[in-house]
Amino acid sequence: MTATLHEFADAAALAAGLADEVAARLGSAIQQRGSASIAVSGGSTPKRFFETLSSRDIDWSKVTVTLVDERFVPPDSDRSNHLLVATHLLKDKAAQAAFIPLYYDAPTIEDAAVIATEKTAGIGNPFDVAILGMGGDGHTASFFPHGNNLARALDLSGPRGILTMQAEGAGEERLTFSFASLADARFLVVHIEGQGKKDVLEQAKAGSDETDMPIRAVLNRAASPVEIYWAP
Ligand SMILES: O=C(O)[C@H](O)[C@@H](O)[C@H](O)[C@H](O)COP(=O)(O)O
Repeated sequence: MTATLHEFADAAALAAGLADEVAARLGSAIQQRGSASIAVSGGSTPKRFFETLSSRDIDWSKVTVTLVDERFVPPDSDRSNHLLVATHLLKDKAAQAAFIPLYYDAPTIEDAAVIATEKTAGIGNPFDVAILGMGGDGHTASFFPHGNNLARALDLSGPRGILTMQAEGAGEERLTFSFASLADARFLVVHIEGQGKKDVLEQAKAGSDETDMPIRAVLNRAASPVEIYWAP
């Protein structure tokens, strides 16, 4: 698929540029279909974008927010993506949005994945917006290099929904939407900052082994055009 690079002068311009486009996409989804859905990533990069987006003037009461992936930790953990989104996005005007978590206090992470799949089944068919991050190891969502469930997670013929993932680079166990759930988002974004991440992306483009660099699945096989939002 095609990947388009949108380059910004600095982190503030990147956050504003991406927030403008995402707000426009959500607004037009509401206009056309009466509601909008967005799946966002955790990590350090999205904070400024979340803060900027939270004050954008759209009908947030018609927007459902969920996570591309989550750590198997409760929402009061400082490792929780739910906490990150609650703190930086679900406030100001965006406090009106609905939020569907991926973490559930279930006996096993597999049980939590089943619950998360049920809870999110009504949205994201396809998502109006999916914002992916990328790690320095070429992971995206919780598609980690050599992850125990990577082949299933990247199988585009597999079902929509949430899978579990364990990997050396992941820290705690993870819950992640499958690639099939994200690859056809109407607006599919890879949101990255810094020359180091741009170099990782170039490295990913130069090869084809998805087990080593799962971001390659997004670059090469996503059904939707991939929009790369980047600033140095
Ligand atoms: O951390 C998470 O929740 C996501 O699983 C992960 O895919 C993230 O988007 C990248 O690791 C980038 O993280 P940084 O923005 O911190 O570099």
